[in-house]
Amino acid sequence: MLTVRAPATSANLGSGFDVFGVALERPADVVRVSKADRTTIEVTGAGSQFIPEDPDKNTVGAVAEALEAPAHIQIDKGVRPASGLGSSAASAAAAAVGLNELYDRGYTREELVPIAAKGEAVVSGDAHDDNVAPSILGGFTIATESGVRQVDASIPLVACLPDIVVSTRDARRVVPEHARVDQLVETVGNAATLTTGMHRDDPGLVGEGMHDTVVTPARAKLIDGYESVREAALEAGATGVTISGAGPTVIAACYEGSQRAIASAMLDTFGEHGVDARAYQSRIGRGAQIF
Ligand SMILES: Nc1ncnc2c1ncn2[C@@H]1O[C@H](COP(=O)(O)OP(=O)(O)OP(=O)(O)O)[C@@H](O)[C@H]1O
Ligand SMILES: N[C@@H](CCO)C(=O)O
Repeated sequence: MLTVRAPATSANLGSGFDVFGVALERPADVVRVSKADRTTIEVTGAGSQFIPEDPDKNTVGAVAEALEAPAHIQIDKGVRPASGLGSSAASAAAAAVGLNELYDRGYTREELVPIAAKGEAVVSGDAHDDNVAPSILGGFTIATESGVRQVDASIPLVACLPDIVVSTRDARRVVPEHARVDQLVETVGNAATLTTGMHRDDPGLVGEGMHDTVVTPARAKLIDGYESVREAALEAGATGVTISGAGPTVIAACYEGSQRAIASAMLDTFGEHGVDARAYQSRIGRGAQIF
């Protein structure tokens, strides 16, 4: 048997829709894999009652099939599903890393990214790499058609998860089909600023580059209190605030030492809107680890 811990991730970061992602230090899924004649799945932990154990419907089933690695797979969910924190991707990433090792398949971490993304296709209809890439590789990742680039970074973050469910499928339906050229120019500038910030480990540049006027405003309507929570986090010292992945988690970048005040401001503001929430004081962290 082999145990793998794969972290939650935050995709998009505002200006990098379907491209950018970061690994968070916490929360994480813990997945145990042991060889078997056919794949069986057991799920416990956060939101497990909403997660299918049928290998055709769980992200880890598709990964086991792609690696031709049948196994008994126990998933202990630390990342709640439909959170915007890459819940389904964390399980897929852990399974890809664990089964590759268990069956000695010899794939590199980079090669495991598209394999884990096959699991994502099971739940969202599309094989997105932007959550599985950081969960496998750690750090900040840029996932494009030509592959994945990774940058080690250690920016402090606060991820505030409200007690609201937003499915990725629903959140993709509200994404605008068109953007104006001035919005394209602004997005390119912001994405470049954010990428420079990651290379320099500069929370100011990262926060500035998280600004987005195309996808985020459309999705904000699905999250009660989003605008007030964003303003409260900025007043408490956040350098940038946006929706994590497809939401409803709201993610803030900041300088070291201000996570606590930002977490408290975000929780209080969701509370004022009658929404329970929990906050993870985190930072950009490492990818899946085998124990
Ligand atoms: N191993 C798994 N872990 C979590 N959810 C899974 C898993 N396998 C299948 N699912 C299903 O995936 C769906 C949740 O995926 P969804 O993409 O909406 O949210 P998410 O994984 O939190 O990611 P995102 O960051 O994209 O919002 C649920 O319907 C859930 O039942
Ligand atoms: N980039 C994806 C992440 C969720 O899978 C989205 O925002 O829809």
